[in-house]
Amino acid sequence: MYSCVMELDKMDENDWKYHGEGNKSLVVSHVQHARVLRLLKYSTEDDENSHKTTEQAFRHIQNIVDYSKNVMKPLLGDKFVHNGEAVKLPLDFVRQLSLKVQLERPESRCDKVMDTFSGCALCLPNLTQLSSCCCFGQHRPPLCIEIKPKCGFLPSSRHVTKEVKSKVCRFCMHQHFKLASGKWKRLSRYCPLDLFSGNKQRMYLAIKHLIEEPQNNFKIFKGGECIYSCKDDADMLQDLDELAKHMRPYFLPSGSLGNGHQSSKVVLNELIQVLMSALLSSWDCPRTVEPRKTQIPDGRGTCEGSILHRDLLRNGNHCLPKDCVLAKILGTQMLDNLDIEGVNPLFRRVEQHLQDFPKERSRLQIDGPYNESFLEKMQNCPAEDDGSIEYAVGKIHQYRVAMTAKDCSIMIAIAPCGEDDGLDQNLEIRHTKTRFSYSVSILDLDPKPYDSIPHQSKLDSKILNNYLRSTQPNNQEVDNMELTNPSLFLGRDREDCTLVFHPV
Ligand SMILES: O=P(O)(O)O[C@@H]1[C@@H](OP(=O)(O)O)[C@H](OP(=O)(O)O)[C@H](O)[C@H](OP(=O)(O)O)[C@H]1OP(=O)(O)O
Ligand SMILES: Nc1ncnc2c1ncn2[C@@H]1O[C@H](COP(=O)(O)OP(=O)(O)OP(=O)(O)O)[C@@H](O)[C@H]1O
Repeated sequence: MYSCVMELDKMDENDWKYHGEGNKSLVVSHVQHARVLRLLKYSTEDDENSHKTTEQAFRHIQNIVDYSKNVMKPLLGDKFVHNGEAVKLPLDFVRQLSLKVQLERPESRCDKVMDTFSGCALCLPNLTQLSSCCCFGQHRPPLCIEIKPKCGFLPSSRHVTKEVKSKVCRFCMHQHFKLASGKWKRLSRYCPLDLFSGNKQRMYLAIKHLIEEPQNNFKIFKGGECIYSCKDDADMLQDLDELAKHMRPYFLPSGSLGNGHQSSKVVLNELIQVLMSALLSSWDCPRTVEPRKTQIPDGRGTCEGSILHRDLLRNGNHCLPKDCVLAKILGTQMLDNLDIEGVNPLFRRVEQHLQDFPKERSRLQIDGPYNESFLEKMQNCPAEDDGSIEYAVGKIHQYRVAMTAKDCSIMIAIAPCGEDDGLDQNLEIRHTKTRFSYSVSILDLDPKPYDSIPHQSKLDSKILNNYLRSTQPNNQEVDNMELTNPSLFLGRDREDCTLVFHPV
């Protein structure tokens, strides 16, 4: 599908530019067409991957496509998921591309190198762009906001051994571990439970906290170029006035409030309101029908690590419109209902079984194929542990799918449009006087490897132990949070927010 658009035999590295990267892949975007190529990366010490043949690498990427298409799409919804296509590229092109992008790569990601041996890649639509039919008549480049929301609920599994895990969410605890290990220099005040709460005040503050300290959870693109993200130099605070300058023509086109700090607040407030509308919109429901709601069970939707005022947390109604992107992601994350502490013993059961019956690995689809039968195994897993291998494997499949949903990102592309643009009603946000067309997508839906479960278990203990140590009374780290993370555009600390909500 995409390959014909690209003419694979005429690939030229000058048609592509560096777009971004994560831990496992590097992405380049086409300078004219709304396409990206996602190339795999591997650690230079990782012998196994550097020696992958073209066929193995192609199979690996095809597995990602199959998993997105046959497993994640049915769970998250057709509208949000673009599975893309595995392609084989000329090796010369890939080598030239690798040299071209090297200078643009952030130092913190250079512990891995791009795969220049296999020539395989994943071709996807460029989700920072809106499809041309949605941009008709608008004169400004589209904006795209990327949010990596992480896990939005507290575990309630009876396997959880430490009480704190049912009070403080994994993201908030992990922040302390990341600070201690030097990954970040400041704690983020973002709490995923606030974003997923469906309560507009809590969601507003969650997004505000993402803007203040984006880490790897928040980016903004304008016309496909990343204009706002965490800098490699983590000492620097984000320049919110600079961000507001970019946003002003979209949200305050008349410029009535001038360019001061006050107007920056107004502009960023508008941006947050539009993002909330996109995150809460129910795509499958006709506008006239009151959408059904997704309710987070009591006690699983508020985190004691969140800095929000207790009253706000207590009174926040925990409801998400049923088919909105957040409800879809949260529902999939909640397939993990045993927690890693419940999954780890099942992993050992499966390992023992595979030692005794190695040929079972394929029947149980431990490493795929990710087809309908994989989805069925996951969905038809017995509700109670009957001691069977089917139960253990079904639970592990569910856990891995939930892990993917806990690590995915949401892309919200928006562009102002005129009254006469004749848009599909579902793709429109009316905010104050401006009308925006928008699209919402979910990316990074790769399968998480079966054999990463022991690692997950160790990491869970490390995060927990570090959190308990660092939050003991008189501990310096708690004080550091206050010093290193001033609130930048509302009040400080436990926030009492007075917001004006516009009807949307
Ligand atoms: O384990 P977590 O929660 O730290 O998530 C990892 C992410 O770290 P984060 O905490 O979001 O900064 C991590 O992101 P960064 O490299 O830190 O940007 C990856 O997304 C990693 O996934 P994978 O192993 O590359 O498939 C993620 O690992 P998985 O656990 O999802 O496999
Ligand atoms: N289809 C796309 N369109 C536009 N940008 C994209 C697309 N896919 C990825 N990107 C950009 O490239 C970045 C890296 O991609 P991705 O998150 O898939 O990498 P990863 O290595 O799998 O990440 P992780 O660290 O979470 O494992 C994303 O954060 C996003 O900004």
